[in-house]
Amino acid sequence: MAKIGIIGIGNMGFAILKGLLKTYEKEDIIFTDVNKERCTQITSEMGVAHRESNAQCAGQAKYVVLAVKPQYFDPVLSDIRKEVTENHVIISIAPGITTAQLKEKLGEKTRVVRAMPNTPALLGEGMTGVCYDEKDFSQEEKETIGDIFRSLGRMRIVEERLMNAVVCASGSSPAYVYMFIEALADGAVKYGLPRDAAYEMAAQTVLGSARMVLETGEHPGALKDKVCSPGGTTIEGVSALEEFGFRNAVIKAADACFKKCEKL
Ligand SMILES: NC(=O)C1=CN([C@@H]2O[C@H](COP(=O)(O)OP(=O)(O)OC[C@H]3O[C@@H](n4cnc5c(N)ncnc54)[C@H](OP(=O)(O)O)[C@@H]3O)[C@@H](O)[C@H]2O)C=CC1
Ligand SMILES: O=C(O)[C@@H]1CCC=N1
Repeated sequence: MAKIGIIGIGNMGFAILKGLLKTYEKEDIIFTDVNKERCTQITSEMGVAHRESNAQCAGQAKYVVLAVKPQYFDPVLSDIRKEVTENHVIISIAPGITTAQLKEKLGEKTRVVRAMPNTPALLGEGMTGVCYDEKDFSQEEKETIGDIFRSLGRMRIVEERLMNAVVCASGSSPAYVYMFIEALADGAVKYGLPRDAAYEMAAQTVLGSARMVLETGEHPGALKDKVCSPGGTTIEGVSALEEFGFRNAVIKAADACFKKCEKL
């Protein structure tokens, strides 16, 4: 019996697999996917065994991560329903699908964890928001749930009502950060910097700035002020960003993302 089974080994399922391998042994993990060619390829490259069906994967692991798109949840839940026992911990990473909906489909006694990770989990640099009903789990299980998500990067327990906000903050937002890096690089390429140097400089700047926020504990506004020399270059750029509604554009992205979570 493996410890963790992953159903769906696409973008997020694969990132979780890679992240888990930073902490867990290959033998602790199994996975499955409709695409059997992909399963065989991943097994031969990573040495992690796969199973031929969703039912087998769920039947042979205690912690089962559901990593398929929300529209494929119904068939996957009916595939695994017969295998799921009261000992299982079912982990859903789908936006918008509630614990109550999952329990309704899998049986009221099913123990469910909802999580919203992000793709930097691939490097162990992910951020995951997690919610579950404390009273359903033993201390050991709560520790394992923590270990699973900390092996992907940082994790925070949140109330279920905040899970859609987590999608806005960290689940979807790597896409916006990549767009920002691309735009920063384009701006520098416009003034002659070679493309590879521009990506390196933009990406390292985002990485370093993020670490400044996390590790100094200073307010992002205070850190911004330290870059803006009076009468200098940066405040000119800040002023242009404000003119074009930069911060409001990011907040509007959260509005759109939140609205979509509610519709799923
Ligand atoms: N991508 C991200 O950044 C994040 C995604 N999520 C959530 O993770 C989940 C997966 O997303 P993502 O990895 O991007 O999606 P992908 O489409 O990349 O991966 C899903 C995988 O599941 C496979 N699949 C489809 N149907 C079944 C089935 N019935 N049984 C087994 N496997 C199946 C797909 O195969 P095929 O391609 O052939 O259909 C695919 O390989 C979604 O709920 C998403 O919202 C959460 C946080 C971040
Ligand atoms: O775009 C999506 O629906 C998924 C959920 C969070 C990130 N990707």
